Amino acid sequence: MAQYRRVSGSVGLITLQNPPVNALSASVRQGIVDSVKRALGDQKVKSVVICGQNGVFCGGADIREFGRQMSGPPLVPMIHDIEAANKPVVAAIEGSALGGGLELALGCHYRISHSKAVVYHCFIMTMSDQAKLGLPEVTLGLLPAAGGTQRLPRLIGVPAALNLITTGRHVTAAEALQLGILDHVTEHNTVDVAVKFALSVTGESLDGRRISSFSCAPLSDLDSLFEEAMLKVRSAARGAIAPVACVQAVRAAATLPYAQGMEREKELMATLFHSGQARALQYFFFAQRAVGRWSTPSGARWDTSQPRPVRKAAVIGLGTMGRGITVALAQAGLSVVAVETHAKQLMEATKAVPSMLKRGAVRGGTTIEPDSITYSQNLQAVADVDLVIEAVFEDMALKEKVFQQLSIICKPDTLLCTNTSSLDVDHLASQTRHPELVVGMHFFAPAHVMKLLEVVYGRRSSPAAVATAMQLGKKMGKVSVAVGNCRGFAGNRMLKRYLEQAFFLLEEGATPELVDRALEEFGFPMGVFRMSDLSGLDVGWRVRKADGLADTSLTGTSARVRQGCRYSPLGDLLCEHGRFGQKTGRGWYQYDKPGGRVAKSDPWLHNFLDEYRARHGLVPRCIDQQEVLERCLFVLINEGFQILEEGIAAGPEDIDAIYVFGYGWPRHRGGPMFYADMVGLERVVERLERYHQAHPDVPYLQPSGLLRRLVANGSPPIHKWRNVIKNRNSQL
Ligand SMILES: CC/C=C\CC(=O)SCCNC(=O)CCNC(=O)[C@H](O)C(C)(C)COP(=O)(O)OP(=O)(O)OC[C@H]1O[C@@H](n2cnc3c(N)ncnc32)[C@H](O)[C@@H]1OP(=O)(O)O
Repeated sequence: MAQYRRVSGSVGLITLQNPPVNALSASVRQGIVDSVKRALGDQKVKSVVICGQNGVFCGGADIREFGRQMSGPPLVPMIHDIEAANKPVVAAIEGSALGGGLELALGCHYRISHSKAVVYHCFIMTMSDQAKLGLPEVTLGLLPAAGGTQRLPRLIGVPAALNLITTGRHVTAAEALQLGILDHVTEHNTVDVAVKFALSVTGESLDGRRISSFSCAPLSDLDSLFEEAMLKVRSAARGAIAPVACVQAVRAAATLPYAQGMEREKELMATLFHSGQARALQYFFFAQRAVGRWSTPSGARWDTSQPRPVRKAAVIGLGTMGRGITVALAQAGLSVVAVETHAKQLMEATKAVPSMLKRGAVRGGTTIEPDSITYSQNLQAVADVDLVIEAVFEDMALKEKVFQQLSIICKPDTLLCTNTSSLDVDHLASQTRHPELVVGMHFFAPAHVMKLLEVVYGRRSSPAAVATAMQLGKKMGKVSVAVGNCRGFAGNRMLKRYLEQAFFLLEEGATPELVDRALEEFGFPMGVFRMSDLSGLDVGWRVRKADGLADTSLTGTSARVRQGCRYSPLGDLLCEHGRFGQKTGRGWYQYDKPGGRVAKSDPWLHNFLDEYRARHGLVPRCIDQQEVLERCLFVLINEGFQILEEGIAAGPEDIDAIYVFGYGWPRHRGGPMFYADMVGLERVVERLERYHQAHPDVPYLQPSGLLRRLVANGSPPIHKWRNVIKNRNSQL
């Protein structure tokens, strides 16, 4: 709803009231319509201010209303009536003005916002306490269809509007002022300043204040500007349709009168509004927030577990991961002790880390003080830290030793975290005096850039330990997802199945190019083979060797079988040929030099595959893209259901967040579990069963028990899966 009152004698003050972000729900829209009517009809009122309760102007349309039958007054005529008012209307923007919230402000005649000067946060200078403005609809699979695509280009010009609308990025009040979105910023109380301002413009002509009457600033080569914009969004969008529609809508603003532009905006929105992509992106908006409300099977929860304060942290091992983690901790404002026992590696890190910090500061528009990091070759340097993240080589014996030493050196209440990507967190905990203070913090490379953090709780991890790791992740700007301890945790465990299928497809007749094309057209930034070349084939090989799997001396049928299941030694054989991927200039593809980035098809690899198939009596067959997608994705999804069944992840949102933020799953497809829901669970079961019949030596193709139960329960929508997971006999 909206509250209306008269202040300072002649200003009608309308306050949006819908906590926490004053989203424009039906009752808020009705409240605005009624309040505007009242203000315009009251002769004592000479001007109007619109603001939001609790320091937030408006977070936009109420996203929860999108999937439902819309009721209440629509936004477009509501904003039109505000713009057409004959009394000045001022938007007082505190907190956020996003989506429909900014569109509402663009309908007002003036916009004033809050911006506080520079703040020093530990050693990083930030502009804080500023309002954030933006049109993020594209991130929800939509476009700003309450006049945003038509008013913003008229106000700030086509190039700047295209940038904001196609990326959905939020800008600070300072940038918004520079762009011309705001008329004024203040360090004082925004509403008070807006009321004073409203009094000062009482009676002034509003002719030059209605944005819909503006023309877009003329540009010399409009066609090439839009062609370029279209090329850019198409290459970045990886199949997402909303960015393309956004460009088309802004083009309408640049080429058509306002009323026709609004018609075009409406038409384009109609194509997006009920699309699967919009559903996926809106689901994902809430999924990201759901992962913050974590819980563990032992009953620890986000709202009852108290995190410990962490001011000083240590990183052990300054290889690629350790350096990235050091940077991420320093960027979060922590004091960091970075330990590396190898002198050469330490020396390299003391040069690399400051330059990574510097690059990050340039990107983020902040300044840095690298003195917050101290380097040491001696583990004793961690004696007084609150938390340690071990990032040494992925070798259990080495990690055991490090944990034993840490347990002796550190304060008794220091949290000990491991950055292992798959090893047993419980086993590491058992090496310490306080196993309840041990958790996994699984970062993804590059650790200072990638958004995902898997927080792995062990059998004995205390609620406070999990809460502390989750909160630290958040402080580092990560999406922290709590998962249970098992081989590979959630992400890598699912990935293993996906990789296996990709190898099997090569054995059966596919090429890396075919598999990668199918996955890239689906929306992954890189197919599985291009990705393996980038991350290095030797990483998995080392793990397989440690597990006793990578034995290429085996011949006959046993060469392709391990522990009674089908196994492909292709990756192992490539490594034996010294083909580790980009780093060696050869992998599944060839590169112009070691470290080269451009993957080229490699005739050697195709010959190698032919010979391999001939040696094993495999007759290559024609494999299409659909089979590639079904085999690779459905087996990964099936493992996801198994993970849910075992309680390793608490809900499908956790798995989806892991895959979107850590593994490049296209966000406009919502994540693997949402994708399964979209495809239809029955179909997933049917295809898995069919592939399992064809490949009975691949047990993971058998639909998981939970997947079958969901189908038996009538394939409920994804938001009801937790009920079935909780209750094994659920009929919902
Ligand atoms: C005709 C179509 C016209 C217009 C289309 C639109 O306007 S689409 C909506 C565009 N707006 C957005 O995309 C903004 C979405 N919200 C945010 O980015 C952030 O929530 C915000 C406003 C920056 C605040 O961030 P903060 O970190 O402070 O809070 P949090 O994100 O955790 O949100 C708090 C709870 O509010 C819920 N919520 C936020 N925005 C909306 C919204 N627009 N509609 C409905 N609900 C919203 C959010 O889910 C959180 O709920 P919770 O139950 O606590 O998880």
